[in-house]
Amino acid sequence: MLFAYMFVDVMSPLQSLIETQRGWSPESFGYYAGAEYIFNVLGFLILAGIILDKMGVRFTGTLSASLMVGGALIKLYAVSNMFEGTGLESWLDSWWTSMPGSAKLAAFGFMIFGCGCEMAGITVSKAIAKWFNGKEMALAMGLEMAIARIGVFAIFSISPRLADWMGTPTVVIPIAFCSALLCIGLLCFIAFSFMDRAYDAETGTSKNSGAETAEEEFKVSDVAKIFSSQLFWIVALLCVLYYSAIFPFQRYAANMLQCNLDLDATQAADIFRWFPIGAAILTPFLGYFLDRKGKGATMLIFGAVLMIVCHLTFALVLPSVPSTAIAFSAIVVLGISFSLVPAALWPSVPKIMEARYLGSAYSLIFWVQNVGLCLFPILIGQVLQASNPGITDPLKYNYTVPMLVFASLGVLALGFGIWLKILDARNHYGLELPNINPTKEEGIMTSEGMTME
Ligand SMILES: NCCCC[C@H](NC(=O)[C@@H](N)CCCCN)C(=O)O
Repeated sequence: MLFAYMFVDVMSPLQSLIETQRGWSPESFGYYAGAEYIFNVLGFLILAGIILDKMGVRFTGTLSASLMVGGALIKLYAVSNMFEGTGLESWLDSWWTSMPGSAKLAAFGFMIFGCGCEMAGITVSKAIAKWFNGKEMALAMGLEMAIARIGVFAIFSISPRLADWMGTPTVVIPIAFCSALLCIGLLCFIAFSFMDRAYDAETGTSKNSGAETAEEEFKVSDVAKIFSSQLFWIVALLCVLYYSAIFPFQRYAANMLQCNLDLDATQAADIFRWFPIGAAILTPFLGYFLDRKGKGATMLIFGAVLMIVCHLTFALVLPSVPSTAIAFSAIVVLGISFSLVPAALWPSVPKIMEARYLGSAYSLIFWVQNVGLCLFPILIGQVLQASNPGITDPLKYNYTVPMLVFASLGVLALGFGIWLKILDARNHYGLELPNINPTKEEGIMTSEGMTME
């Protein structure tokens, strides 16, 4: 996942370079960036969950890592000199002419990569739930997310340097570097598959269930069962609302800080980088806390409240009091929020969904989330434009209305968090309980016997 998250953002700091080198307009870059989610939103993620529950983590993990490598290689070819002057380029250039052929092919590669990346995300979650059932599951998930966040932080520093490495700046080297890392990731997953096989032999785990105790095998009709679950929709809507106010915000955050504080791009990035790093540092500790003390639903509520406070600060306080200290504090608090919610959300899913369809449950939550991640950057772009009529200088935007939209997403997420906590208190799903039972050697919180609403 480290290498996957690095690949996702390898082009983010190179937008101006690809524009000058390959003639991509900002609009083409936007289409390319959104392509990651297209196949997933069109239904691939639903299929991915079924494959995961039917075929198990070893097959699905290897398939997802291979898809990432395949997609990365297509993108590498698209931006390389080898693609220039080919018949494929001429054909791709001949339609939708505002989007260069290289951008179209790179976007296609990114779509394939995106399928692999999200499929890997659900596979890793199911594998962790299987390996750490009743043990330090939230800590393990927290560490996995922390490593991924460090990858995002690292690639923002590495990518521009790799691009300049050979003297003449080029996007090919950073993408080739990350593609090589993805090949190493594939090898790591193949190595994990052998370990997982040995683990199954040791524990007698069925390959598809992912849990020693699951008696029934996954059926495709389970997907309908998940969709008809009230609990699933509460979690999925909380997830899409929360993450839509985080990842799309990430795209605009540096510009928002620049506009409010009159900073250059580096100064704005220097403030913003504490967001992923803060989350990377805190998430494992909160996972550790969740394993031992519980309070998952409370953490979700608290995380949403912090996010609302931060976005309201960016919307209403920063424009009238343009203080770096306020901006920095809000970014740090948002980092705390981005630790609380992911640390509590993902380890809570195995508590409310049965192990045999856990892969599908994760994939359907990701699917709903991907719809939001695909649409909200576009919506925020439109809101920004509509609320700044006549503004042509990109450093003079007023971000109050877009930030209020993000804050309202937080309010809705908070509502779902409170609803989840009420249902948990009523129906005893165990969301507030620790994963590890201190009175037993093995933990108590398994998904066996958990019923859905
Ligand atoms: N084992 C993975 C847990 C989910 C982590 C979560 N990631 C997502 O929700 C992805 N579906 C979306 C990532 C989008 C990045 N471009 C996270 O908190 O990162």
